[in-house]
Amino acid sequence: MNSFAIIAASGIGKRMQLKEGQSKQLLSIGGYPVIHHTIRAFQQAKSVTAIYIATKEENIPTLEEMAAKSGFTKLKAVIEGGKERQDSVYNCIKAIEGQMRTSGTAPDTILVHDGARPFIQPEEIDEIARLSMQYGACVPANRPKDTIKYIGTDPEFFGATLERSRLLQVQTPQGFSSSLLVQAHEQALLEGWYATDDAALVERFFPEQPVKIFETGYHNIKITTPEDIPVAEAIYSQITSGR
Ligand SMILES: Nc1ccn([C@@H]2O[C@H](COP(=O)(O)OP(=O)(O)OP(=O)(O)O)[C@@H](O)[C@H]2O)c(=O)n1
Ligand SMILES: C[C@](O)(CO)[C@H](O)COP(=O)(O)O
Repeated sequence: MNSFAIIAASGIGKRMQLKEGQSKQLLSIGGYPVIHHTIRAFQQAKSVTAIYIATKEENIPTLEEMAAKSGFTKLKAVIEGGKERQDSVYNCIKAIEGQMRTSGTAPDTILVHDGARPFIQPEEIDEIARLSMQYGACVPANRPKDTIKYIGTDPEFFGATLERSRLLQVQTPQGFSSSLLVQAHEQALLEGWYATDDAALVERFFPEQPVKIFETGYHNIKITTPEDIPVAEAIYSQITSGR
């Protein structure tokens, strides 16, 4: 299998309440930067042949040095990200298209991942790549533990309660056949339409396309708020104790 990975790592980490000059991707978990864990998982995934990362301009040299030092040989380019996550992913898509034109070949699938999800495992990446090749699209998810309600028309009060047994919390990496992902992003750009994940673009512009569910455990967290750091340390200890 030949999958390319896009890692979106160009956010500002607003909800992490960072100090001036700090970057969420470079915070340390288990002695390594968050993004180091993330890249390592894709480096080790057998299905992945190339990795493209979008990050802030000032972090490009740091990530290039990290890749050289750590033997992340699959890293093909570190690109400047965009205003929104979707823009950062699109910048990587453009780089992949350039590579496709030069080489005359296309990857079977493209996997889009958040740099801030460091605990995805190489075998999970391979399984998502396999399922996205089989079905055209595959998204990892897990079951919410809390009951989820809409906010009401008066935003100070609740609206309806959603049926929890039909809900899933979606994560990344989200895998798509290359042409599907490229077309969905091109269409979104044309319409100026933004969503919080890539699968939502596919759902909107290719509603007939099934998106396969890949149920994961609860380790694939997105490091988002300060409370996630001690949780991430605990998950890291648990994962490494089993190695
Ligand atoms: N313009 C952006 C915004 C986000 N991301 C990336 O998308 C992933 C998911 O975003 P999130 O966890 O929300 O990160 P931030 O956008 O940095 O966080 P916040 O919303 O709190 O600012 C992260 O790996 C983030 O770096 C990106 O590449 N480009
Ligand atoms: C893509 C994502 O991680 C799926 O859960 C999520 O939507 C990213 O949202 P964010 O607001 O950019 O963190």
